[in-house]
Amino acid sequence: MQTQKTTSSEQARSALRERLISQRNALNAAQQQDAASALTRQALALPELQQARRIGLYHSVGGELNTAPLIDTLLEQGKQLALPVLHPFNPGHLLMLDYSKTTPMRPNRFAIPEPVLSCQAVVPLAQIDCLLIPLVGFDPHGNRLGMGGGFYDRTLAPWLNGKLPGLTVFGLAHDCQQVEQLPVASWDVPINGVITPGRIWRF
Ligand SMILES: Nc1nc2c(c(=O)[nH]1)N(C=O)[C@@H](CNc1ccc(C(=O)N[C@@H](CCC(=O)O)C(=O)O)cc1)CN2
Ligand SMILES: Nc1ncnc2c1ncn2[C@@H]1O[C@H](COP(=O)(O)OP(=O)(O)OP(=O)(O)O)[C@@H](O)[C@H]1O
Repeated sequence: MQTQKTTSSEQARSALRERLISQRNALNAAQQQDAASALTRQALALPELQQARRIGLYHSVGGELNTAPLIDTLLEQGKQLALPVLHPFNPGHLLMLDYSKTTPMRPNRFAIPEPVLSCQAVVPLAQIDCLLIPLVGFDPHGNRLGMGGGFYDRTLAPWLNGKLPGLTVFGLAHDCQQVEQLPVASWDVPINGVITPGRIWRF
């Protein structure tokens, strides 16, 4: 339902979100598999990822690029990984938790698998060298459109304010998720780059 506060920019963002989600949902299984292999190759060639000791990633769902092959390969390389959970006390924020092949997982309220909460497993963002985040759309200026929950925008607000100087943030996306220009909101966090199956974008 639209409220009086809904602006034309928000309407444009939600229309675009809908179109881009349908576009990636239309990819067939073979296209998805090729995309995931190509994305893994591109990501492993990224110097920021090669040099990272600890990497933040996410469990993909639906038409999102499948992150499982990349997660498996990085674990085989001995990288320390962390995955997000919906923050238990800080609504709208994400908390990063240590992840290994034996970490128990459970679906969150969006049906996205996340590590079962454990205080010892919490990894502060300041300990993450490279964070790879999901997106629904991106443009060549480094703007990102997400699922609309504002989770990454809120979680990365300290990074935007210069409080996490050691962190590099890349989005992961299908090539078809690139648009000419996204409508930008004041809280949007511009990212360092986007890795697609076809190429690496740097902004
Ligand atoms: N794989 C993955 N994990 C992620 C994200 C993501 O985009 N991808 N998120 C990125 O921030 C956060 C979750 N954000 C989300 C925001 C909105 C909806 C959503 O609206 N989903 C359903 C409605 C479900 C409901 O409201 O119960 C929908 O699409 O209609 C889902 C996830 C954290 N984890
Ligand atoms: N730093 C922030 N502080 C408070 N509210 C925020 C912040 N960032 C985003 N929001 C709120 O979150 C809502 C969703 O934002 P937006 O549409 O940009 O999400 P998104 O980037 O698509 O989603 P996500 O980051 O979860 O993938 C907005 O209505 C906005 O008011």
